[in-house]
Amino acid sequence: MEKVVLVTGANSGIGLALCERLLSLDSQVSLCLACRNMQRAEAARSALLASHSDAHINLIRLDVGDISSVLRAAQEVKMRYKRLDYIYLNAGIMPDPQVDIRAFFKGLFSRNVVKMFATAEGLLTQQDHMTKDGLQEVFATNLFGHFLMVRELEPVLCQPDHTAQLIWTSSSNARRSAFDLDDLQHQRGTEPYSSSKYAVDLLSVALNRHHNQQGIYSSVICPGLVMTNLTYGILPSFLWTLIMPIMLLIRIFTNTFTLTPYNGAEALCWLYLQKPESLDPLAKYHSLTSGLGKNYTAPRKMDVVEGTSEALYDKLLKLEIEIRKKNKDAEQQISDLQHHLNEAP
Ligand SMILES: NC(=O)C1=CN([C@@H]2O[C@H](COP(=O)(O)OP(=O)(O)OC[C@H]3O[C@@H](n4cnc5c(N)ncnc54)[C@H](OP(=O)(O)O)[C@@H]3O)[C@@H](O)[C@H]2O)C=CC1
Ligand SMILES: CC(C)CCC[C@@H](C)[C@H]1CC[C@H]2C3=C(CC[C@]12C)[C@@]1(C)CCC(=O)[C@@H](C)[C@@H]1CC3
Repeated sequence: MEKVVLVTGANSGIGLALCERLLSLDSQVSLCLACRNMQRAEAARSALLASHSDAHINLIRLDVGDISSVLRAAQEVKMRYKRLDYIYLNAGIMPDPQVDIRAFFKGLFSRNVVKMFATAEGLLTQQDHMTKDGLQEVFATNLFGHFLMVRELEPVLCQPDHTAQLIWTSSSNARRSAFDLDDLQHQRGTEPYSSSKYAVDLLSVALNRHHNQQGIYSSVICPGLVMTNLTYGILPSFLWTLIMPIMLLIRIFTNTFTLTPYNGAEALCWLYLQKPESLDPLAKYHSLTSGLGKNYTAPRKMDVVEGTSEALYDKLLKLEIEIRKKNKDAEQQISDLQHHLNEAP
């Protein structure tokens, strides 16, 4: 039977590599690329069709950081598809990243050097912004917009005698200490990326608790360190080229330097082939590449507390009500204004 797969952030990096790999893996797959920029989405579709000319590929406009765009996109998906089998919640941002060079050199000569390269713990800060919906952009993009999309798409995910998988691209940079339930959106801190990815891990646990009975299963993966637009935003290209020999050397000691989007998509593809009931809801599935270049997937227990995941879920539901109301009021105001302008002589 044809599997319908929606991928957010499908026009580049890990998302695009995933689409390419899914088409090679399953000739029956029907892809829906959900992207904010339709020109880039068209380019991605053309690239995919160049290698898989018979592929079923639809495009949908989705800016996951914009509430009205999420609601519109979800409506369109529900009109186009009766059923969704997989949603890859992959789109993500790390705006204006700064590397703490002192911490890097300190870490380089410490016992934690391998961990530092795998998780970037204590190395990275970002500059966040507020969206037009009044949300912090990293939270809105990496977490909340995706959460709202899932909530909206529940009717096409829950089908009788059928399971659906939600697969989140999280990160090993997700850290409990960067996350605060009283500051969900990380307005007060300098590590919104780490906080948002930790929230993704917590949310996935809660989604399983609340939706497994309806046949919806959620998992998280970490793609490892992959060279994509996101990582090229951290250091200038020439510096990456300069440190690449060192990175290839480090690859001997850590299997988390997957480096290519193809390798980074390993765990995403592996999950596609698994029975969701057999997966561990408390594990993060890591794409790993050995020193000899062999790709594989391995689960690692997440540092999550079930009570915190439940509390986050409750807070997200409350925020959803608030945001939907705000959005409705704003739409009403626009329609009133339009009406008023049409009435004016
Ligand atoms: N690269 C790495 O080392 C790691 C990446 N990750 C995660 O992997 C995921 C994919 O990132 P990666 O492939 O590396 O980076 P890319 O920047 O190549 O891909 C990110 C994708 O997300 C899309 N996107 C960003 N913001 C939005 C938005 N508001 N609405 C819709 N789409 C959006 C981008 O679209 P556009 O082209 O329009 O910007 C792009 O297609 C992210 O969630 C990232 O956090 C996790 C761990 C490591
Ligand atoms: C000479 C230098 C200043 C070298 C700096 C190296 C760092 C830029 C990298 C070391 C570990 C890397 C890393 C990431 C980004 C780049 C580093 C900090 C990530 C945070 C990228 C996104 C993720 O989600 C993580 C899994 C990555 C972890 C390792």
